[in-house]
Amino acid sequence: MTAIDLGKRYRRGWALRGCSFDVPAGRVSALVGPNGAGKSTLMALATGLLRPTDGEIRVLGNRPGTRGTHRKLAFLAQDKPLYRRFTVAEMLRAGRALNTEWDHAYARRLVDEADVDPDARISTLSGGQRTRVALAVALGRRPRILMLDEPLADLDPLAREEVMQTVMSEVAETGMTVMLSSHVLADLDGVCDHLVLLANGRVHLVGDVDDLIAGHRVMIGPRRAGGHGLPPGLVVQARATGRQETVLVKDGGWQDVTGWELIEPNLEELAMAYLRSASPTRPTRAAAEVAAA
Ligand SMILES: Nc1ncnc2c1ncn2[C@@H]1O[C@H](COP(=O)(O)OP(=O)(O)OP(=O)(O)O)[C@@H](O)[C@H]1O
Repeated sequence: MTAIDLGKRYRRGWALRGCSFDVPAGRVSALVGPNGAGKSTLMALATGLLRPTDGEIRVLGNRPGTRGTHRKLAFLAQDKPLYRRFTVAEMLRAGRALNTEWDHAYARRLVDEADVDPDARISTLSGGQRTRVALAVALGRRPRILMLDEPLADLDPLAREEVMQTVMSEVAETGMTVMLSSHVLADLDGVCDHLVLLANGRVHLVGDVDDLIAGHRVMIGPRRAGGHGLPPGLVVQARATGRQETVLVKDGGWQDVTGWELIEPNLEELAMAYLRSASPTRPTRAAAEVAAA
């Protein structure tokens, strides 16, 4: 998936603007951003449900929307659209009727593994069970790209793990590309190998997680009267808690510093620092602690 200077404007203003990024084939990409950042809008553009106002997006080499959703792309929207009056078995049969390429045995196996009764009506399922059925319908198409908008939101911790295992084994088996949005950064760590971080409708960080981690360090040291002394262009975010200061540094900015402990950030720490720096006015617990000290 490639976006070039992509923008989408609604009546109230721009939801996305000047977004350029690549998600190479076979990656599991985390789409991260605060509420209203433009994640669902980006997914709707990628699936062809919306048209760009500016720039373009290409999925599997095509412009989405010119000939409907790409048949090799499956999208699981936040509201998990399913026919509420259908039973689970009827829903899977609808999947078979509506898709030229459909792996019925696989979809059925995913429903069985989720312990969902095939004779139960969709309207009677719990939110988590509905997610599992919607995922079976999405994966039954054996897509080359799977887009998941907040797929884990209504799942208990065990079900979250099971859903991610299902997705990851499909990735390992078929090389499918995945983009998934989530507000729970801890769920993405160790699962996603690529990151697209949106804030205020713009891309603030993008790339392979390993490269992003290698390009940043968390510096931890005692809070100093004169601050950390690094050029602002190298500092993503600095936070003081009590007597300690934590600074996320990029572009090798840590190389000449002394007296600081240096550690590699994980995906969650990296994303949090960029999200905080993109919303500097939003109060954080750390800021509140500093204010109270
Ligand atoms: N159909 C619409 N008409 C007008 N404005 C919209 C529409 N859909 C989204 N927006 C606006 O576009 C911006 C981005 O919304 P979007 O739903 O893409 O964000 P999001 O990152 O998915 O948010 P969340 O995490 O809360 O789901 C928001 O300011 C939102 O109010």
